[in-house]
Order: sequence, then C-alpha cells, then structure tokens
Amino acid sequence: MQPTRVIGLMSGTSVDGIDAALVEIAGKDSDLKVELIAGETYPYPPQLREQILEIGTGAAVSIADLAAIDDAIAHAFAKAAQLIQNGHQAATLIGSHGQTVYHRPYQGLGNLGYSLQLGRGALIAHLTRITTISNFRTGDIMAHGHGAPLVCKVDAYLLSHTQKKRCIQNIGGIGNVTYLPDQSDDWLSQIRGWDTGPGNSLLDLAVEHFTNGAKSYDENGNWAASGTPCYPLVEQWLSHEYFHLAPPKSTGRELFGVAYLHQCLQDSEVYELNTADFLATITELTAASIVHSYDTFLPKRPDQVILCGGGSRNTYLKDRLELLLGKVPVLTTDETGLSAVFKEAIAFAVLAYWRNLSIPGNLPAVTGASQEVLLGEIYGTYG
Ligand SMILES: Nc1ncnc2c1ncn2[C@@H]1O[C@H](COP(=O)(O)OP(=O)(O)OP(=O)(O)O)[C@@H](O)[C@H]1O
Ligand SMILES: CC(=O)N[C@H]1[C@@H]2OC[C@@H](O2)[C@@H](O)[C@@H]1O[C@H](C)C(=O)O
Repeated sequence: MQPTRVIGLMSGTSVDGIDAALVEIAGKDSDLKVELIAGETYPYPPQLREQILEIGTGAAVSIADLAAIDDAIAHAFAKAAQLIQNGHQAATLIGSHGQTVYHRPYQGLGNLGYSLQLGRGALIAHLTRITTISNFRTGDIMAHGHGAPLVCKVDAYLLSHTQKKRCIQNIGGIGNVTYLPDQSDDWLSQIRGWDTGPGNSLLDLAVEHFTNGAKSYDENGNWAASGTPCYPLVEQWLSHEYFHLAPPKSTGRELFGVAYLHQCLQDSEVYELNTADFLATITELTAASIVHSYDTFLPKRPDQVILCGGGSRNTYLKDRLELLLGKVPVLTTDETGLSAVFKEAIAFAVLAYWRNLSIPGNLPAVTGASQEVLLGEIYGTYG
C-alpha cells in the first residue's frame, strides 16, 4: 500500500504558534510507520495571539467576534498547511487539532466535558482544497471521556519498547504523560495517561510578568537556573487537589493560568524570594508534580522517561527532573528518532489518518471513555 501524505496542525496551550508537520504514514497499528518530511512552527499574528489569550482567560466576547477569531485561526492554520508543502509533493489529508480556548473536564453523568477548539476544519478544507479532519475531542467526550490526552495511542505505536517501561512526558503549556508498559502480553490494556499539571504555562506567564511582556519564556531555563527553589512553597503548592486526583484526569489554563500564578506570587511574599528564586520554584513545581504523579499513580517508576514538547528544550527543567527521578534516565523523543517539537502535530496527522480508515483513536483506559470511538469530524471540499 502506498503511504499517505498527511499534514498535522497543532497549536497548544502555550499559544506560541502553529506547529505544522508534513508526514508520510503507512501501516495501521504495530506496523505503523511515520516519516517526517517537513516540520515548521508558524507564529500567530501578534494581535490574534493576544485575542486568543484574552478569551482563554474568560474575557467577554460577542458571538460575531468569536466567529471572526475562529475564522482568523482557520486562515492561519490553512496558511501553515500551504507553506509546509512548499517544495514538496502535496498532501491529501489534513489533521487539524485547532486552538483550545476552553476545556472543562468530564464531571460525572449528566455533565459531559466541554472542550472548545477554534479554527474550523470546514474553512481549512475550503481554503486548502484538502480534506480536513478537526474537532478530535468531541467523540471521546460524547463517550463520557475527558477528550484528553489523545496522543497516547499514537505514542503506543511509535514509542513503545519491547523490554522497557516508558513514560512519554510532554511538556507544553500543560504537561501530559503516556505510560507505556513493555510490549508483553496485554500491554495495550495497561497503557495509562493523564495531564500531569502545569508544563511551561506558569513559567511563561511569570517571565512575561517580570519582563513586562518583553520575554515570553525562560530560554533553556537559564534565569531559573540562577536561582534556588523554595521547597516549602513547592510542598504547599503540591497540596493542590488536582495533583491528588486519580486519573482519568485532564486540565488546562483554566486551572494553571493567570489566576493561579497570582496566587503563587502572593504565596511567595512571606519568603521574600527574588525573581530568579521564584522562577526556580515554579520550575521545581513542574518537575515535582510530574514525578509525584508517577509515584502516586503508576505501579512503579518507569525504566525511562522520554520528553517532548517545548519544555524538553528547558535544560534546567530537564536537570531537575533527572535529579528527582534518581536512577531513571531522562531522554527526549529526538533520541528515539521522533521529533520532540513536532510530535503533537505528527500525532494529529496520525489521528486523522486513522479516522479516515475508520480506526478508533482514543484509549478508554486513558480518557475514561466508555468505549473506543472514531475521533474527528471530516470536512471535504466542494467545487
Ligand atoms: N529553548 C527553550 N528553553 C526553554 N523553554 C522552551 C524552549 N523552547 C520552547 N520552550 C517552551 O516550550 C513552550 C512551547 O511548547 P509547546 O509548543 O510544546 O507547547 P504547546 O504545544 O503550546 O502546549 P500543550 O502541549 O500544552 O498543548 C514555550 O512556551 C516555552 O515555554
Ligand atoms: C484540551 C487540550 O487542548 N488539551 C491539551 C493540553 O496540552 C497538553 C495537555 O493539555 C493534553 O492533554 C492536550 O493535548 C494533547 C495533544 C493530547 O490531547 O494528547
């Protein structure tokens, strides 16, 4: 069978830009093969980014303005799809995650979750003339799932190991893990995954706060590395109920966003921390919450932790994780041959490919859904 050329498009909770991955996909499950032909991040126009962040923090918006923002995001995604194909053979399918602006996890029967991704697939298909699959989270939510994390089944087929138990840890705005047992009998049913809590979201907001918006992240963690974490504060913050909630669980900037950062700043006042110490303490919270969740919710620590997402570039954060994990080696997916920065975009290309072949994309043991379901709505093109 000829491989299928697919574009995966993703903008995550950091709202730093649109990750586009042009890939060739073949196979279905254990024979799944993905080759990255091109990967690029296209920054949002600054005004659009501001609007997205604003509505994400609960600012009032008229329906007309919401429609305009939805379309502006779809235009930016379509442009990314067109640019990534330059100089390459064209794709026949797009998997577009869209831009999450609101996520309310499942809260029990009668209260399905609600997860809103903007950048409608219908417009992306119209603008690119390529069949586009979007709205990936709704199917799982309909089946009483959280609709997140969704990358776990893709991780299973691209990153599991015959003998090693692995944690694939994404550190985006929010952190999420896929626990992959070694490929013994029944390994698929033992896969777990959940959102670990803040990834870079609080750190990015803190850097923006301290630089009056001049900087949006702590490059390589250099600023935090020049400070010292305040451990009593980390302990205090780790008592947040989210960290103690058993999976399935998911979260977003609604919980670990601006309001939470202000709480952290207030909590830190009694310790009279300087800026670097505060950043070191926030970084420590990210690292400690990840390790705390493994120790609380996994049968035992994995043999390897494999990082992906922009946070895998934060060397100080990686060092802290290594220290807290003791003997467990910490790698990045780049070292296994899968791009750490484009892994999520690649995952949505695979999820679209599966949807097109009518293969379910969710793992009920991860999202809490009552069954496997097809993920994504298909938007074709009209003449
Ligand atoms: N060199 C670097 N040093 C430190 N941090 C970095 C570096 N490069 C990227 N980052 C961090 O990674 C973030 C972007 O990560 P990523 O694109 O994986 O997030 P996302 O996909 O938006 O989020 P999510 O996975 O929650 O949806 C940036 O906001 C920044 O905090
Ligand atoms: C609602 C939403 O967009 N959630 C994202 C977010 O970013 C990281 C974490 O929270 C994760 O659960 C999810 O994205 C990844 C791609 C997922 O669904 O697997």
